[in-house]
Amino acid sequence: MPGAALEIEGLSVRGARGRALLDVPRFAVAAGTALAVRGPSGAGKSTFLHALAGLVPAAAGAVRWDGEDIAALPEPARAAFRRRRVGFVFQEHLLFEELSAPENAAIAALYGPRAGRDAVHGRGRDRLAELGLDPGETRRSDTYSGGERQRIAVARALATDPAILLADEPTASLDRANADRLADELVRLAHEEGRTLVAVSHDPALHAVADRVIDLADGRITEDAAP
Ligand SMILES: Nc1ncnc2c1ncn2[C@@H]1O[C@H](COP(=O)(O)OP(=O)(O)OP(=O)(O)O)[C@@H](O)[C@H]1O
Repeated sequence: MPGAALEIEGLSVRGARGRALLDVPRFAVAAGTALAVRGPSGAGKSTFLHALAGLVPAAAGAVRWDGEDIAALPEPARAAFRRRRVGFVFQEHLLFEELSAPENAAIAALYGPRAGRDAVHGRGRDRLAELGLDPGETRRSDTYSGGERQRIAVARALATDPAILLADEPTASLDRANADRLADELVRLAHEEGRTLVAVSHDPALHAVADRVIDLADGRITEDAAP
């Protein structure tokens, strides 16, 4: 199982003029959990996700993935951690529109170590097929539908075989049927493949299939429960 366990302790993230953006005294998630994060606009959901990926510096505290405190690492090491262990899915798929689906799915091969490139291409193609897309297609990604593009983005996130999947409103740009399908697929990746999923989402369909849902308000966790 590739999943990673998360443990947060005394985490504080601050913005301009020292404003508190996130304050999480203690929080833990077991490897292979599908966690949904919800809360009103400005509650700190994206900041929370970014802190989990080491994309924002912590003013204090620890963010440990399998015991490794990424908040204590210098940026190059955090970037290496992200490349090695984290897959991202965004609200807007953020594909390179002029590239084909398999090229987008394997984009990590451009940045990762040379030795792993063939594996990234192979996994990208396999994931596209698994998600119902033809891995032999050469047409531009902007010719795909919104639902298909989001599936290409999921294939891209999985091509590096990440232990951790971070998603920011992954279903928000999709119609109901595609949103339901994607929510099920993301949770399946946690349950069947053991990846740890943290999905910021206001989609009740995603909350319903997650193992756990937390509420954020003013940068703090206010509720933490099974759905
Ligand atoms: N670097 C920063 N400096 C100062 N303030 C920031 C910074 N980054 C975010 N903020 C503020 O922190 C608060 C939380 O932002 P965040 O994007 O995490 O909220 P969110 O819950 O994801 O909101 P939304 O649902 O609208 O995307 C907001 O008020 C935002 O303006």
